Amino acid sequence: MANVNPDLRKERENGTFSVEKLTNLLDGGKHVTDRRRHVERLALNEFSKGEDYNFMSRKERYISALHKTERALRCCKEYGLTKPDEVYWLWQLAFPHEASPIQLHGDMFLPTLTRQGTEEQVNKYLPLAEKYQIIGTYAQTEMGHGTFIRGLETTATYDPQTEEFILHSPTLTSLKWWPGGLGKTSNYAIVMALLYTNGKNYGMHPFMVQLRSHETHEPLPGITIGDIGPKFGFDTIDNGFVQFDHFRIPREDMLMKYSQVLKDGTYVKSTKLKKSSYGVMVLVRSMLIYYLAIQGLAPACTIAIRYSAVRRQSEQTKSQLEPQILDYQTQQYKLFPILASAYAVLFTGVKMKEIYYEVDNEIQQGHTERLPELHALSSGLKALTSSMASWCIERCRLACGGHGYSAASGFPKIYVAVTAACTYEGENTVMLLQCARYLIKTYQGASNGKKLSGSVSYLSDKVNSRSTITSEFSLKSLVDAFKHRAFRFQACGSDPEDSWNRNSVVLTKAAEAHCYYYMVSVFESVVEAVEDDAVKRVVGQLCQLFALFAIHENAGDFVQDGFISNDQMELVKWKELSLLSDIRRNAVLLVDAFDFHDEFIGSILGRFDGNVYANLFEWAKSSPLNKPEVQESYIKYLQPLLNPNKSKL
Ligand SMILES: CCCCCCC/C=C/C(=O)SCCNC(=O)CCNC(=O)[C@H](O)C(C)(C)COP(=O)(O)OP(=O)(O)OC[C@H]1O[C@@H](n2cnc3c(N)ncnc32)[C@H](O)[C@@H]1OP(=O)(O)O
Ligand SMILES: Cc1cc2nc3c(=O)[nH]c(=O)nc-3n(C[C@H](O)[C@H](O)[C@H](O)COP(=O)(O)OP(=O)(O)OC[C@H]3O[C@@H](n4cnc5c(N)ncnc54)[C@H](O)[C@@H]3O)c2cc1C
Repeated sequence: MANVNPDLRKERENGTFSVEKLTNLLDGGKHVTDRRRHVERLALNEFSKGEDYNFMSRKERYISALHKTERALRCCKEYGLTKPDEVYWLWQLAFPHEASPIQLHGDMFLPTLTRQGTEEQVNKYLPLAEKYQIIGTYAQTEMGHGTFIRGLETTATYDPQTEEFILHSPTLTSLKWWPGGLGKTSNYAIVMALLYTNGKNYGMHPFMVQLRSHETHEPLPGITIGDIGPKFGFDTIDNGFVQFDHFRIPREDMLMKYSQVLKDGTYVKSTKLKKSSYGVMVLVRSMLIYYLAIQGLAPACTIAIRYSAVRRQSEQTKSQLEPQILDYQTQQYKLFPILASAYAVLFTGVKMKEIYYEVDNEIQQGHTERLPELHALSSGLKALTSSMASWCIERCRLACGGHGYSAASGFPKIYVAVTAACTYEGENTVMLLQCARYLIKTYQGASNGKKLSGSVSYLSDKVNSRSTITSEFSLKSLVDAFKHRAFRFQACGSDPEDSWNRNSVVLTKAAEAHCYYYMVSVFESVVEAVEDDAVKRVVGQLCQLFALFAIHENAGDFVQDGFISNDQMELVKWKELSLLSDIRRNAVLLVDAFDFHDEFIGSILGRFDGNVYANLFEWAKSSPLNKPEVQESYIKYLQPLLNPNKSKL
């Protein structure tokens, strides 16, 4: 590429491995890379130009997102993009770190319809939804409850006289509040409501509800609906509220795959699938982990590492050129563990998607044995990786000094999009406790001799009492360290019934320890499977750094019972720092391997060509506040103070 910043060019000439081979590994094969690049070229033709998001109002961002939605849907149709990955590649360039107003339609509305609806209901609604004649959202959370699903208040009371359900919001706190796209965009919603029939409450069930007229898009009578107002981020999507006032829907619109209400009001439960109505949340949590890597950790460290290669600051040696800030050990300590985390979360996200589809397939065949483990693992990993991503993005911003605080850095947009994942789809603390609940029960089973499999098999294994870590720092010895820590935490767990709350801080750490062990195990297995020696070596270094950074940051967990000795901990600290200089040579190439387009990253600091300053100046000059040269408001409000005799405009 012509006109690349010389420092960045030198970085790219000095690497030790093939970036293309690593990109192929991250994609899952060369054929995938080729296909992704093809789809991205199509997307860039359509979406690379347009008004700068940073200079738009919230309302302009929403309107622009509606327009982009229509164009993205048309592109997918025009180019025959139907596979989920291909649609995702186009949409992430159409909506870089933005949610489309119809995000929930694909992410939750359709999956709930297809997994909770009967064949008849799917046949009725799916064709309309696939043609976007129905645009739906998933309305579960209320103003008063989001976490505690059994505390939700919206009611659906069956009327056998008319064979209808009466949807009602009995209190202010029962208003559905937060669902994405509910405010202005969706004309349908799957509403989670308490089912009452024959005077009995059967708990939370899903209902297909039309909200707005097909002809006018006006709310239907009995429905008060709107946008909940500006948020921390998510400007492009109208998270909304809806209030039902004795709103009637046909009996047939209760999604009845797993339970039914007959015409006479008899309730029938036709499945042993526990929490069947909670299923779509497991799906989104499982998909989120990969999203957090690709939309959060990876772009953030790409920005910070590329910028750190072109930013020269201060003086290391008298009368020498100011050094690249990437040469400071402190800068490497800030950024390289984050780079390692980006790879760790990406590999874990790929694995989590695989496991989800395996278990989902089994459930469709009626085998639900693995659902509790999937629920626990997806809950714990969603919590750990979304917290990790939030922390890492902020650390990347801080590593870029003043320009990191500019919207031109790209960090504000990435951060507010990603940090929401700590809350939605299950608030992180609650998700860790769900994971811990499963682990404690499983550990108790293992203690009674039950043989375990999958991600919890270690709880019935024999674990080493002393670490085998040497100066070689074999990946197996690192995995073993995290296995030991996770085991120890489960062993000190409590009986969920009588001391749950008093132990819940420890239980959240037990869940995190379990998930860390899982992530290091996945990372190690990926490294072992890499064929190219040069790629294997550099990805192996990242795996070592990911593990050693976590061991050093949580040293107490590993030395407390003598598992890692003081001498071994000194070795850990030494190796962690020496890995920083090993990785320094390849740092820029390791972020190049994510193969992001500048249009996706949306950062002047993270441009592929590294030409930051000239583009930063042009960007600043394009700010609307710089036109006209003298703002009318200045003349109106301040000039009289400075020139009392000068007449106002
Ligand atoms: C890619 C970008 C996407 C951006 C879009 C973002 C859109 C966001 C959408 C949303 O946020 S939708 C709303 C999400 N809301 C939640 O996640 C609510 C979180 N709360 C819960 O899930 C539940 O309240 C709870 C915390 C799990 C507790 O539920 P409940 O009180 O009913 O259960 P308990 O009595 O405590 O028993 C737990 C029992 O149930 C099992 N279980 C719980 N959840 C599931 C599940 N999803 N699937 C399967 N099984 C589940 C759990 O394992 C326990 O089993 P046992 O221990 O009793 O055997
Ligand atoms: C950007 C965004 C998009 C969203 N989209 C949707 C959507 O499309 N559809 C939808 O239905 N919902 C949506 N939500 C709502 C989201 O699912 C809820 O906000 C989330 O489940 C958290 O519930 P809450 O708000 O009630 O938080 P709370 O549970 O009130 O959390 C507040 C605090 O209480 C603590 N707490 C709560 N329960 C416990 C417990 N048992 N033990 C220990 N601590 C506890 C939490 O840890 C937290 O610190 C969205 C939210 C956001 C931010």
